[in-house]
Amino acid sequence: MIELHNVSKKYEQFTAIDHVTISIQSGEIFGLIGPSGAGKSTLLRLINLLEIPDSGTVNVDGQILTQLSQTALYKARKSIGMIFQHFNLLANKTVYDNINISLKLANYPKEQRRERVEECLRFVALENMRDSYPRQLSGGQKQRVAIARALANKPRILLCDEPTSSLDPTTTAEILAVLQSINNTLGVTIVIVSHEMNVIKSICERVCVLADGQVYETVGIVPKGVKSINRHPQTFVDELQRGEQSDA
Ligand SMILES: Nc1ncnc2c1ncn2[C@@H]1O[C@H](COP(=O)(O)OP(=O)(O)OP(=O)(O)O)[C@@H](O)[C@H]1O
Repeated sequence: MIELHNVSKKYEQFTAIDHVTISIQSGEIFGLIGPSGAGKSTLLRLINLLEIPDSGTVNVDGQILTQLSQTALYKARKSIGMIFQHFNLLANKTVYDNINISLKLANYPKEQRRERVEECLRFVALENMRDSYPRQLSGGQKQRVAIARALANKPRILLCDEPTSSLDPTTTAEILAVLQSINNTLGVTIVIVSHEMNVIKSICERVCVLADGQVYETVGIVPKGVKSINRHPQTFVDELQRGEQSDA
C-alpha cells in the first residue's frame, strides 16, 4: 500500500504539489492524469523520493520513507521500479548489460544474475536481442528493455512516467499489455502517469485527476482493456479510407 499524507513540494516560490493525500492499494493499477503542469510527474517521483517533499509523509508498505536514513531508503527503493517516457537506457551497454547493471547495483547474488536477466528478457519477449545496443532497437523494444530492467530486482511497485507517450498506437497497446501482465501475473502495483485518456481508460482501476498540484477528484473506473494489435498494412489503408468516408 502506498500512502501519501499531506505532501507538499515547492520549487523555489512555485508550489508544484500542494497538500496532497492519496492512498493506493496493493495490486491496483492506479492512474494519474491532469493538464500539463498539474504536478503528475512530481507526484509520481515523490512516491520513491526521487523528489523529497517539503512536508508530509510517504508511506510504502508500512515503511515511512520520509523518515528513513539514506542507506535504508536505498534498500527500500529496490522494491519500487520505475520506467520513463524516454526509456533512460545506457547507450553504450547491450540489452543484457542494461538489465544486469541494476542487479549489480542492488548487490543481487552474482551467481544468480545471468538466470535473472534471462528470466526478465523472456518476460518481455526480447531473448533474441540480448546482445543488441539501444540504438538498434525500436521505441517499443527500448521500453520493454526498460521494463525488464525495472523488474529485475522483483519490485512490488512499478512507477510509470508517461511510458507510452513516445510510441505509436500499436506499440502503445503492446506496452500496455506488458504492464497489465506484470500486474496480473506478478501482482505488482502499478502507478501510471499519462496525459493520454485512452491509456488511462484501458488499464486503470482508479484514477486521480490532478489540477494545480492538488487532487481534483479520484475516480473509480472499469478498465476497457487493451485493444488487440493488428500490424497488417491493410489496417492503415482501411483506417485512412474510413476517415475519408466519414469526413465527406
Ligand atoms: N525541477 C524543477 N524545478 C523547477 N520547477 C519544476 C521542476 N520540476 C517540475 N517543476 C514545475 O512543477 C510543475 C509540475 O511539473 P510536473 O512535471 O510534475 O507536471 P506534469 O503534470 O507532469 O506536466 P506534463 O504533463 O507537462 O509533464 C510545472 O510547472 C513544472 O514546471
